[in-house]
Amino acid sequence: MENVIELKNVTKKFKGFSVNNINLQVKRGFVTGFIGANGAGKSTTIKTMMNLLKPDAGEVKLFGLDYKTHEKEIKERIGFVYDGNIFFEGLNLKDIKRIVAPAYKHWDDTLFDQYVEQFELPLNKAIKTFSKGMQMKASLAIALSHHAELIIMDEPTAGLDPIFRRELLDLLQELMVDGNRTIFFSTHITTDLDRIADYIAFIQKGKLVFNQSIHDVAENYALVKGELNLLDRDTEKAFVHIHRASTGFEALTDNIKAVKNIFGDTVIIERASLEDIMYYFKGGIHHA
Ligand SMILES: Nc1ncnc2c1ncn2[C@@H]1O[C@H](COP(=O)(O)OP(=O)(O)OP(=O)(O)O)[C@@H](O)[C@H]1O
Repeated sequence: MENVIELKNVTKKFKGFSVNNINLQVKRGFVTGFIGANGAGKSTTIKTMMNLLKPDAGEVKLFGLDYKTHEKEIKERIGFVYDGNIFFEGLNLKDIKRIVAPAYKHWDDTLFDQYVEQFELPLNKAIKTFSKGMQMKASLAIALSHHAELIIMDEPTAGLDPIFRRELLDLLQELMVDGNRTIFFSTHITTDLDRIADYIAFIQKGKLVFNQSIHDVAENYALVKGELNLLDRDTEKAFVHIHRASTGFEALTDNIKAVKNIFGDTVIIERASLEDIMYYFKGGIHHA
């Protein structure tokens, strides 16, 4: 399977924070959701994918190509959407189209007009008068209008009302039908991912915790509930992190088989949501 995005040992250091040794492969034809707490390094990682930040170490390849030699070709094949206005604020969408369209070989005016209408965007109003959601829609309309093979989005659903969010997810699903397109996007709204993601990449404190199919995540992680007296130094090893309360414990495991072997039916095992997984990992990794 071809990797559309490939990060190899990518490191980017800021004062007080670094994205560390990221190895991430994104396969063609799938939707990958990129999750992680505030400040985990999602935007930083995405910026290295877009060549907006140069890594201090490691290698970034898009479509198997290097930015050093193929920047224009790579950018041509990507639709990039992010939170924040990339366009000169005084311009309206008509002006922006005039500027942006010639930069793309596969720019499609009809498609652009169609999205502008679908997203109910005014063509003649300055972008600075747009609401946050409208700016996101404008950014999306442009990103989708040049037949990009890869769509990279940094929190595209942030600032969108629930109805448009749903419509956007439907639209993204439609875009995936041809099987050749790839979507990689970060989000805090993990329930969006249940609807459309095939893979989940999870970053914490600048380190990639996993990049797994949503099916594997469900198979590998579970919430376990039981009485406190079941816990000891050995049995605790089956868990990523444990929360104790006077009424019992609740813990996340990444080894369901071990939990079944150790505890049998003395514990309750439940499906862990992505939120559960993020929450427990934040508590620190118990058996690391
Ligand atoms: N240009 C920069 N200079 C210094 N520090 C930076 C710079 N860009 C990002 N950081 C720091 O890197 C850390 C990670 O930021 P990043 O925006 O990648 O996180 P994120 O996962 O996208 O967070 P959020 O979900 O809040 O958007 C933060 O602590 C941030 O302050």
